[in-house]
Amino acid sequence: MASEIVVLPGDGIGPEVTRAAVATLQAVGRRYGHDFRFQTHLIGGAAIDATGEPLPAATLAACRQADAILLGAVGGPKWSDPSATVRPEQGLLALRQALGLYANLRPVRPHPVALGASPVKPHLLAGVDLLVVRELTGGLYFGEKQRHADRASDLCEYSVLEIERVLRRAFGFARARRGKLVSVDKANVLETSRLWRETATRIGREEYPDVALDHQLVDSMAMHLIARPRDFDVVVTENLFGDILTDEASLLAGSLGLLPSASLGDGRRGLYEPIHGSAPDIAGRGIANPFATMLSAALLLRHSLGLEEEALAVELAVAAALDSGALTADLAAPGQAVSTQAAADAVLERLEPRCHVAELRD
Ligand SMILES: NC(=O)c1ccc[n+]([C@@H]2O[C@H](COP(=O)([O-])OP(=O)(O)OC[C@H]3O[C@@H](n4cnc5c(N)ncnc54)[C@H](O)[C@@H]3O)[C@@H](O)[C@H]2O)c1
Ligand SMILES: CC(C)[C@H](C(=O)O)[C@@H](O)C(=O)O
Ligand SMILES: [Mg+2]
Repeated sequence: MASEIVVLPGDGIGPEVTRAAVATLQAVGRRYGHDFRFQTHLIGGAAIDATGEPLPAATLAACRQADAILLGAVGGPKWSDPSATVRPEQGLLALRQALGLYANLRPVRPHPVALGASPVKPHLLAGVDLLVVRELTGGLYFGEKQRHADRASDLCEYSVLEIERVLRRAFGFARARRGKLVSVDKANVLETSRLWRETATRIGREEYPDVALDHQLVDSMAMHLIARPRDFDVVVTENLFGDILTDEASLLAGSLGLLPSASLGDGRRGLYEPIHGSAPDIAGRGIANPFATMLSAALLLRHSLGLEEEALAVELAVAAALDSGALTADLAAPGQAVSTQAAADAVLERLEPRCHVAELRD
């Protein structure tokens, strides 16, 4: 049976890295005999330019019908004027919310290349393998917003139900991994965090007594993540804290260009995107690292299509490409960098010999 995949390239480096990820899925389809069908739609700044809206109705309708969605990135200086009433990022937030994608998985498993590229000391990085589960459809991002001439506010609100469902996902992953969960909050200050902590404690005690649960305040967590990253297995936290901690965690991997994500709800349909943004500073130059998006395609194969062997094949091919020294400018030594296309080709060749991005374009 065919799998319908909606592709949302978006803005900045989005189209460059998405092209590599689509090529990855096409190579997997050919190697393993799967019928993957792709439909490309507008989102973000590109959608605002074309239709006036960051998430056109046609895009949302296509996403609702799809088995999975692959996204590049949205946003950029062109649409970032503080007085703008419509923003590219609203399209992404609306999509996550409309599809009920409340659990955002952000795995961090540094490849040996990180030992050279990361500012973190190599002996701290060996054996790091953590999964951040970020709540994605609540908190400050989605609370009521008010703007007056001399003040502004964003409401941070969480219901017990919203906390419970993402915590159950995180506990489930912890149980299947090394049995350790750290719940990150700011319970010394925020009421939402006190509710979060109480709920985590109750669910842990009643439903997951076999998982070792710890609580950590977000400010000290920002330090522990870098100082002792090996100690963490699964980390669960609210929307904004998860956003910030995972960009920080990219330092463990050596580059923001290496971290993928999967956004999941209760069904199988998911949204897959790198954790990085549209990188306006390097967009259009063919130098972006495509691996975070190619690894997001691996998560798509695993979580939405149930193709574990194929997902692993992509992950191994990316690791082998890194081993071979196919490093873009964010990872390479000066003068040694390869282009986005060459890095992507180094993966594709390992998935399907003699296969290149340029050949897969159509
Ligand atoms: N999911 C998304 O669509 C998403 C995520 C984050 C930021 N954004 C948007 O992106 C725009 C730019 O944001 P920003 O500059 O703060 O963050 P960013 O993630 O776009 O870039 C931060 C830094 O990392 C580098 N970088 C990012 N991805 C890279 C890659 N694949 N290869 C090599 N280098 C890479 C960039 O060049 C830049 O120096 C903003 O409009 C923001 O809202 C979108
Ligand atoms: C673009 C922005 C809305 C988004 C977020 O904050 O969720 C991004 O930073 C991310 O990490 O996916
Ligand atoms: Mg972010």
